Amino acid sequence: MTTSTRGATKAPAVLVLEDGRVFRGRAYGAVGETFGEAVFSTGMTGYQETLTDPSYDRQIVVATAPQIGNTGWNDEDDESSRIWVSGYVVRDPARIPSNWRAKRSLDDELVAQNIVGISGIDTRALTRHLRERGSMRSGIFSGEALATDAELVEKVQAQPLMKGLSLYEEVATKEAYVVPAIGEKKFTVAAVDLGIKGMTPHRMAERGIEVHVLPATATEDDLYAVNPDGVFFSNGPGDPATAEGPVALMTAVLARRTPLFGICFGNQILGRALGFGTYKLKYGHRGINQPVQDRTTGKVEVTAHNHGFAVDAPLDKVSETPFGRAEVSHVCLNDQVVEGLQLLDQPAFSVQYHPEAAAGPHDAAYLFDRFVSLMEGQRA
Ligand SMILES: NC(=O)CC[C@H](N)C(=O)O
Repeated sequence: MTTSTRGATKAPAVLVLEDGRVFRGRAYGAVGETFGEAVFSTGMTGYQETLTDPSYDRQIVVATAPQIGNTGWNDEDDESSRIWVSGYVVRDPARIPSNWRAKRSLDDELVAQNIVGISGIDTRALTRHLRERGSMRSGIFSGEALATDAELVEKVQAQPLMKGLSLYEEVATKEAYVVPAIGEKKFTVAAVDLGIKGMTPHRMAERGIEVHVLPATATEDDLYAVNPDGVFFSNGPGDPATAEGPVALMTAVLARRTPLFGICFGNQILGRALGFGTYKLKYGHRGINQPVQDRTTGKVEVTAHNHGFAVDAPLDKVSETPFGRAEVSHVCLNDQVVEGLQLLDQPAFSVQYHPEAAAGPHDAAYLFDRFVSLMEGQRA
């Protein structure tokens, strides 16, 4: 395994925010320029899963954990075929990674995938700034991309806002593929890929589900051609308010009363299919330590999150929707944001967070069992 260049020897770099705030550090990963929405993630572990999560497309991720890269990069933990974050911001990168699974350093992997990053900045001050002012457009510049602060701020301000961006088609698979059930096959699920993480079909496969992952542009006929016991809508990047195609497809699935499960973007799509709105959170939820209450059992679980938008549904009452009664099943205890929806008159539910927990605590794994129960119920 090669060790990375020591951070201190790398080129000067700057992180520039759209409101004019500038942080100076050193290049980390590739040298050059990149743009994205600056967001912070509070996960102490799991940077490999974070960086390869397609839901982070067009975002510059700030790690609040001060030391990043200690366990290097391995060949097993990727959540997709590549790194999707547009940039990475760390305080103190590992100089010599050490882990029995590591094949190379994080720095080397960022270089290999041409991901521009920055290290050596005060990530605590940056996170407090984003918490107070909200997530915002940003850019990282090093090498020949460096210019005056005013010029760089202007470049950042010329970038598109995350609100209104449609990104799921950019990250989703173009070809359908099958993830076989592990052990005896019990169910078939059609999974609509809006930016799916690899661990999600794996969690289903562990429960005897054969998962047919279909492109985001799949039609109702494509879904039902696999003769599914259930339909799944995945996580994904961008603004759910733009996702007309997936909302129409989910509406068709609801009309057929097929057991349905959605995660994250999939939860927002269910919200919209039921007639609720979605809105942008000030700075979102990203990390693996978010407390969520399952209101159907009263239990609190510690969960993995990555969302910047949320569903606007009433917490205190059952809503009448075109598909019968619906209620908010899960809520975040930090800020009372809607974290799950369930229908009361047909087998459909979703959560805003990540029961596949890659990386993250496993408290929410029961949700995959709930999906299995819905499919069993439909067969009985
Ligand atoms: N992980 C996800 O699916 C994220 C959903 C959506 N892009 C959001 O930011 O809220």
